[in-house]
Amino acid sequence: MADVSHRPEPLVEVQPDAAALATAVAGELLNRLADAQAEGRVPQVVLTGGTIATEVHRQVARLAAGADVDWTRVVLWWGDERFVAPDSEERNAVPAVADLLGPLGATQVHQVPSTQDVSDVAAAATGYAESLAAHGPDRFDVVMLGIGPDAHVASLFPGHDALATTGQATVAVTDSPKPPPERVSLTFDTLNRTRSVWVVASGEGKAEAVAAGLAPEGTVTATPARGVRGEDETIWFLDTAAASLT
Ligand SMILES: O=C1O[C@H](COP(=O)(O)O)[C@@H](O)[C@H](O)[C@H]1O
Repeated sequence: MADVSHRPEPLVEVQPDAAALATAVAGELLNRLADAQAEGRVPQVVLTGGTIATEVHRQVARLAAGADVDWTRVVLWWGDERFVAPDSEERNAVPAVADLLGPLGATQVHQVPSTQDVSDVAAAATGYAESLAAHGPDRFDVVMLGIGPDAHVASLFPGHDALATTGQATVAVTDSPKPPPERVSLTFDTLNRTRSVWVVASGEGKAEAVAAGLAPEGTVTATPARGVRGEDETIWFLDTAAASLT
């Protein structure tokens, strides 16, 4: 199980509402990408799915014109993906490509294999691990994560066997408690290979999960979000409603 307690404690930034939250996270991401490129690096970022992530992606696309980011020199990954058809609305990549990556002309986008590419979810997980081995970094610049009301991150759910997966980059999930049941997730080992972890949460429905994630005591088994921290920083970007129980 991931023990990241030795890494820097999470910082918390609270915005008044979901719109302000999405704009703040988008602006910060653009700054980080521009700074990394100015240092001569090709930043590698892990994107997430979910409601607030979709809004963040829209805001990145809106603000991108004013930012000095070359999107052909940004490498993008997903923290998790649902094993469904490539054009399914359930797929995390579908809105991200439509709202963000297509309009911006990102070319280095590594998607998890879909049901059209491989025969089963285990093969999708293996394929994504191979892509990471071939094109992934020693450590990511930013791993962005949504959080579920049960405090899951990526597709690592409370009490699930996948939490304990070590020694491999990805894990196939066949019985996700949240539909669809078949998913591919990065493991804690991979999610924690990063300078920065950003957990983004909006709304009252996330308040208990956020409080459990940030509480002084707790377990990764019950609260998977406790198992991810960046080497340099972990920031929980919240709106007032999500932060209401902290
Ligand atoms: O299933 C998933 O859920 C989380 C959170 O989604 P939300 O809609 O409640 O914000 C998401 O971060 C993850 O990538 C996704 O596969």
